[in-house]
Amino acid sequence: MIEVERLSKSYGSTVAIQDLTFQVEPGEILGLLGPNGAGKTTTMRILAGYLPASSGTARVADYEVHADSMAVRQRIGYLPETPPLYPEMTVEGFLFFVARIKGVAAGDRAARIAAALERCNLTNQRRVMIRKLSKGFRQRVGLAQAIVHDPPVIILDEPTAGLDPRQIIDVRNLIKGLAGQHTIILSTHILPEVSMTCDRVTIIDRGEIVATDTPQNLMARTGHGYAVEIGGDPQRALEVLQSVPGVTQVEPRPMTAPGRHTFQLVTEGDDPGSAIATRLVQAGLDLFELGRNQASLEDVFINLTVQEQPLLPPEEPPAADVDPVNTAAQPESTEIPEPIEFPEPTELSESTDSEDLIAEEPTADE
Ligand SMILES: Nc1ncnc2c1ncn2[C@@H]1O[C@H](COP(=O)(O)OP(=O)(O)OP(=O)(O)O)[C@@H](O)[C@H]1O
Repeated sequence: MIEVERLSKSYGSTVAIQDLTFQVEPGEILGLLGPNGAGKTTTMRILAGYLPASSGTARVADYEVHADSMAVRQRIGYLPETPPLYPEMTVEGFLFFVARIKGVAAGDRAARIAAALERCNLTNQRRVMIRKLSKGFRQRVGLAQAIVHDPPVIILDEPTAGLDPRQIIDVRNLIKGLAGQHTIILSTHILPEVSMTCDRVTIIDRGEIVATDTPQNLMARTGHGYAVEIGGDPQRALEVLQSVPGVTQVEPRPMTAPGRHTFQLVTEGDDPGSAIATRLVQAGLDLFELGRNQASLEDVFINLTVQEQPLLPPEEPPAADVDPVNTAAQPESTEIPEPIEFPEPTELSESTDSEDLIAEEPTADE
């Protein structure tokens, strides 16, 4: 459903992504995981058709994102990190507006909006003005606008950023509920996010892919082992453990209780857990505990990504035309203008009190 091949993008002399190649299968949720500045947003904006790549290709639903950008935009729902919302509209009014500009047929709009409201648990808030909603609810409105035209592909940039733990759970559940009927790619730098939400993870660091796999396989790949507690002769236990194929290291640990000896084992290849238990028992040793120590996704991430840059500024200042932090001063000459979908998106503000300014009420117009 999404095919990315040797995709690269540079901003002036800053290489944001380099030679990215990955695929997302229909109905799958792929997590793009990476530290700040890894190139996640750049990748997503290219996929969403809002930014041209410097080289390489990206196809969404069989359309090339740059050459067929209108066809691609009709087939994707894009939630940028800051959703473009109109605070003075009601939730429902805003969704009618979005449905209309996304080309949902007039006769289908009411049903599509009702479905999006339902899906995002917003039905009770449909007549509330967006500016009165909490951040979590606004994020749901952002998701609702991304799915209102029922796109096969959904692209979500840091969908849980800035939410409180309760809201994070709600949004995660919502995303999981969308999988299957939609193909989803989401970016995050939050590790639990990918293990809880995604089928597969692509880890990007400094613009390059360092690993792609299921969260489980990634954890298994980064080395694993066992902790074992044994009663009996510790020297004999050590010899038996060292003889098990796949056990590469055995480290005695302090005794946990009189007569009980613990060992930490490092293993490789096929899981030797069952062989460890069998050999110990066959040797007449008492096996009190055998537990797997698996690397956490955090270990994987730290192993795979390059360590943070030193906090001191570089001796050479960056070239005048490229600011390494995203600022308006940065060169954007090759960037496609922001979509016409949301003319003059307004930052959400809590201060306005013009409650009567409901920009659009849902109508069965056109
Ligand atoms: N418009 C721009 N002009 C110049 N450099 C940019 C621009 N946008 C991004 N960059 C640079 O490209 C690199 C990748 O940035 P990008 O925003 O894609 O990363 P990210 O993984 O989304 O980071 P974050 O998690 O902080 O949002 C960074 O070095 C960033 O400073």
